[in-house]
Amino acid sequence: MEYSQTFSHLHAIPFIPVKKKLLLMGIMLLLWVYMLYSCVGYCATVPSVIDSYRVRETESAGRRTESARADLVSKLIPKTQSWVDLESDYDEPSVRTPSRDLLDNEVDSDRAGDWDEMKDEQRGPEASAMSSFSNGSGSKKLPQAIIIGVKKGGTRALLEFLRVHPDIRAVGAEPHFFDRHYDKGLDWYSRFKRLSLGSAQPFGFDAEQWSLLDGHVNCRELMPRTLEGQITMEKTPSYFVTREAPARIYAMSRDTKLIVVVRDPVTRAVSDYTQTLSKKPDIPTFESLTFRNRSVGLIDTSWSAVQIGIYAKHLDNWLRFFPLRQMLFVSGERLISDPAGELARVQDFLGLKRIVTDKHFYFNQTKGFPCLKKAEGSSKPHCLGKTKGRTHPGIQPQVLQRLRQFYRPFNMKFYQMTGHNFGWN
Ligand SMILES: Nc1ncnc2c1ncn2[C@@H]1O[C@H](COP(=O)(O)OS(=O)(=O)O)[C@@H](OP(=O)(O)O)[C@H]1O
Repeated sequence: MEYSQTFSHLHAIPFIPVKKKLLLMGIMLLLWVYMLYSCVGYCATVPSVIDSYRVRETESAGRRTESARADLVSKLIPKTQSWVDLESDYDEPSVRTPSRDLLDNEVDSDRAGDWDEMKDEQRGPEASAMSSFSNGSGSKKLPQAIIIGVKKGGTRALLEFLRVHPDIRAVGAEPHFFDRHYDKGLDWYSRFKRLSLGSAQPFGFDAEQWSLLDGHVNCRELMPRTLEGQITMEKTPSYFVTREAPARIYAMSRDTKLIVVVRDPVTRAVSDYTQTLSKKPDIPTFESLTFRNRSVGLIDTSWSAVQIGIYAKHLDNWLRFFPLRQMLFVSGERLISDPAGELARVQDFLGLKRIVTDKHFYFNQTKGFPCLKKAEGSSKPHCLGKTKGRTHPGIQPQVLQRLRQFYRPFNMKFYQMTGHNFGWN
């Protein structure tokens, strides 16, 4: 009986119709080409002993420098006005304390939204003017400039616009190195990144099979190759609110240029909430999350959507390591109303020729935002994906008004610290 079952099983194979066999072979061939393409040269996941030693040394030296500098800085920097003084109902949350998030990954930027741009990035290296350089020539460098924040400020738009510049090479995905992956070391940061394959499961794989492939197949370089004079960049908006990030970036290079896209903190909070709502429609209302005690108007500063907008407080943390001249604050509002103007400031700050100008933009009526006439590596117009520029839910005006009142002293402080009035009040 057993024998006949096995026998019939063995004989089942030759009876698969020829067409099906060819299809199967075709799929396998495609899969192999895909695996080869993804892995060639990039999947040496074990860095050399020398490399890891060097990285460990750099890190520990960095930590020594960091703590020494942090000590010195805390002695030298005059004590800033206490944050508690600014708003009586502000129960100061420690930056150490994780803020209250509605989703585990709420501090994430909009990954789904960024995916559209990341797909475009894959288009980039082959098709762009930089293509000849990315096929082996040039060298991988750690970023000299980073867009460190803020979440929902307009960071994706800025990076996409900057990537049009021939002297900028930017990684499309958010590496989250200085907040989540720091223990993997600088070598990982500069060389490797496992990209999530997303939810699509081609070739009829089920979720488990697909997740097994993830990481084995889709290794690819994180930092792009750059030529002399080109600037490597990345953006991870959560760095701005990560307590450890300034010291870590300082340890990598004290010369790193830092860019922060800021936006009216009230609109930013609503945008942040809108993003969460799109993923979890069952969350409480914005109004109920805003208050710790609504009857006395006490704002819940432990809610990350509120906390992120206290820019002056986060900036204070960065100024312990970086001088203000090394930071550029981009207005999220002006990035929409005058993208070329903001891009001019950014290019100047990065020491680049002003190549991205108003000629590169057009206002897309349907999208309601400026878009690129030609994206990097493409001749087609390009707007950001559908998760950028979402319609916000209506919020009770008195709640928005209370939030404005809450943020006012922090905004004033922020204007004073940056020497720039963003006009949010
Ligand atoms: N040109 C253009 N096109 C589309 N959207 C634009 C653009 N410029 C700025 N913005 C604003 O960017 C907001 C999203 O910010 P981020 O890219 O920083 O979000 S994220 O933190 O990476 O998820 C996004 O916020 P929402 O409008 O709330 O969706 C936009 O207002």
